[in-house]
Amino acid sequence: MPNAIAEVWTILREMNGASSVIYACLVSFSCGIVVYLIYGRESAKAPRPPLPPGPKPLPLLGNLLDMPVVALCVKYAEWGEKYGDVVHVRALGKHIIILNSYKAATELLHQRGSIHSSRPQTPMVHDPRLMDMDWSFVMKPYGSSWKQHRRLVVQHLGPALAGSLYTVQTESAYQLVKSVLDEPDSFEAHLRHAIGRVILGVSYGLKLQLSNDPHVAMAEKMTRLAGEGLEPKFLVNVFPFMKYIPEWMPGAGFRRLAAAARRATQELLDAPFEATKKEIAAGSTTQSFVRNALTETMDDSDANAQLLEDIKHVAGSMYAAGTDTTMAPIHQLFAVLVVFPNVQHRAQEELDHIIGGADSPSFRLPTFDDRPNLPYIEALLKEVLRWTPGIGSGMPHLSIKEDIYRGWRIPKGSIIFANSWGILKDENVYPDPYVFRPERFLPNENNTVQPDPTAAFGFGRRACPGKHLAESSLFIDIACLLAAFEFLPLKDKDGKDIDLKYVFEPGSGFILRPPAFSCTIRPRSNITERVVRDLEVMNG
Ligand code: HEM
Repeated sequence: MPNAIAEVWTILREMNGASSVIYACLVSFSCGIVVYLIYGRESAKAPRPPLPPGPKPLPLLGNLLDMPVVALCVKYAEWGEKYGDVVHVRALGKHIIILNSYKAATELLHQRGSIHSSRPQTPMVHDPRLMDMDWSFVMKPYGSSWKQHRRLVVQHLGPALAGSLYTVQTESAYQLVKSVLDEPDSFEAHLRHAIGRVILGVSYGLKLQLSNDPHVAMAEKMTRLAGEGLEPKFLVNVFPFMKYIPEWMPGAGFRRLAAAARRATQELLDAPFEATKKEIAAGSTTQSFVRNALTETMDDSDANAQLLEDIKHVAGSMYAAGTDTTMAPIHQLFAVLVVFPNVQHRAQEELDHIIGGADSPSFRLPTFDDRPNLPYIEALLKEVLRWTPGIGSGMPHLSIKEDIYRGWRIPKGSIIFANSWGILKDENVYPDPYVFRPERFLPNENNTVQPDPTAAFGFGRRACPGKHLAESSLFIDIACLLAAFEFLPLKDKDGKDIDLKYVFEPGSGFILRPPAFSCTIRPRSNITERVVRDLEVMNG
C-alpha cells in the first residue's frame, strides 16, 4: 500500500544513526532486486503498451518520496488533475494505479471485476504468525471463500432484515439523544456507542446494554488493535523474514501488537456468536444476520462446520468494517453544521414542518416513516458522504491478471485505488466541490441533480455490502439529533467563535476520521428537552 511505503520511508528518514543506514541499505537492496526482477525482465521482452501517465519515478525508490504521509487522497486527486483520471505510480517495486473518475472506476472495477477484485496481502495482516486476519471478509483475496462470505451477507443482511433493522436503529437513535442530553460533552463517545450497538444488534440480535456494553467494548478493543496493525508502517511488510523475530526481542513490538490483536479477535469472534446461539436455543426469535444465516445449517455436523465458521467470520467482520466508516462522516457533519449554521437551520425548518416545531406541544422525534418527507435531510446525508467519504482513497483492489485499458497496460499484481475523495471532488461532476451544499442533490429548475455519492462505498464486486445499513443509521441519527438539539460554536477567551474549519482537513489515517473537536450542544427548547427526557428506551 502506498501509505505503508510512505510511512516506512518516513520512519527511515526520522531514524538517526547506524540503524537508519542499515535499514536504508536493506530497503534499497531489496528494492533493487524487486525492481530488477520486475522491470529488468520486462524491458528485455518485446515492446508492450505503455503504463498510464504519472509522476516520474526515481530509480529504485520509484515515487516513494512523492507520497505524503498526511492526506494521501488529496495528493492522489492533485495527480488526477495533472495527469488525467488514470494515474500510475511505482513504489518499492509495486505498480499502483489511481482512479479519479466514476468512468474509470466503473469501467475497470465493475465491468472488469473478474480481474480487479482481489486484495493485496501483507505479512502483518495476513500471516498466521502475526495478525492472522485471513478470516476477515474485507481482507480476503478474490476466490471461493470470499464469494461464500459475500453470498451470506447479500442473502441475510439485505431485505430480510429491513423491518427489524429500523427498530434497532430507531431505538439506538433515541438512546443517543437521551445520552447526549445528559452528557453533551461526551457527544463523540455516545455517537460511537450508538453506531456500534446497531451493527452488533443487526449482526447478532443480542440484547445490548444502553451504555458500556461488554460486547461493544470487546468489538472496540479488537477494532482498535486491528486498526493499529493495519497501519502500513511496519517494516515486516517490507522484510517478511522479520516475522520470525521472537516476541521478547527489542524491536519486536509489532509481534506483541499482532498477538494482542489475535487474542482480541478470537474473543470477538467467539463470545457474541456463542451468546447468540444460546439465546436462539432458549427460544429467542429476534432477527439478526447470525440467526437468519444459521437457519441454513441443519445441525453442528462436520458438513456444516465450515458454514458455521463462515457465518461467525462474516458477523465478526461487520463491526470493524462498519463502525469507523459510519462514524467519520456523521462526526464530521456536526462540525459542518457549526461552521454553516444556515444548513443547520434549513434542516431544522424542514423537520419542524413534519414533526412539529421545537416550541409546539405536538413536537415528536422523527421516525423512518418520515424519511420520504425529509428531502433536505436526505440531501444533507448525501452531501456529507461526498464531503467526507469515510475511506479517502478507497480500499485497495489487486489485479490478478494483466489488463489493457484505453491502450495502457495494467500489470498483473497492480494495486488499484478508486480515490473516493478525488472522484467526489471532481468539479466536472460536482461544481464548486469544496462548498458544502446539500441543494446539489435536490431537484431544482436551474440545475440538474448531481449524481449520488456512491463512490464513497467503493466499486464493483467489492463495493460495500453495508451501504443500506450505513445510510439508514446515518439518516435516523442525523434527523433525531437535529430535531432535538442546536449545535453552536464555543467561544474563545475574547468571546469570539472558535472556528472549526480545521476539522475538514483530511488527516494521516486510512479512515477520514476528524480530529477531536468541541461545540456547544443544547436542547432547542424546553419542549424538545422534555420529550427527549420522557423517552422510554428498551435494551437491545
Ligand atoms: C458510511 C459508512 C460506510 C462507508 C463509507 C463504507 C465504505 C466502504 C468501502 C469504500 C469499501 C471498499 C469497497 C471496495 O473495495 O471497492 C467497503 C467495504 C466493506 N464494507 Fe463498508 N462502508 C460503510 C459502512 C459499512 C457498514 C455499516 C458495514 C457492515 C455492517 C460495512 C461492511 C463492509 C464490508 C464487509 C466490506 C468488504 C466487502 C468486500 O471486501 O467484499 N460497511 N465499505
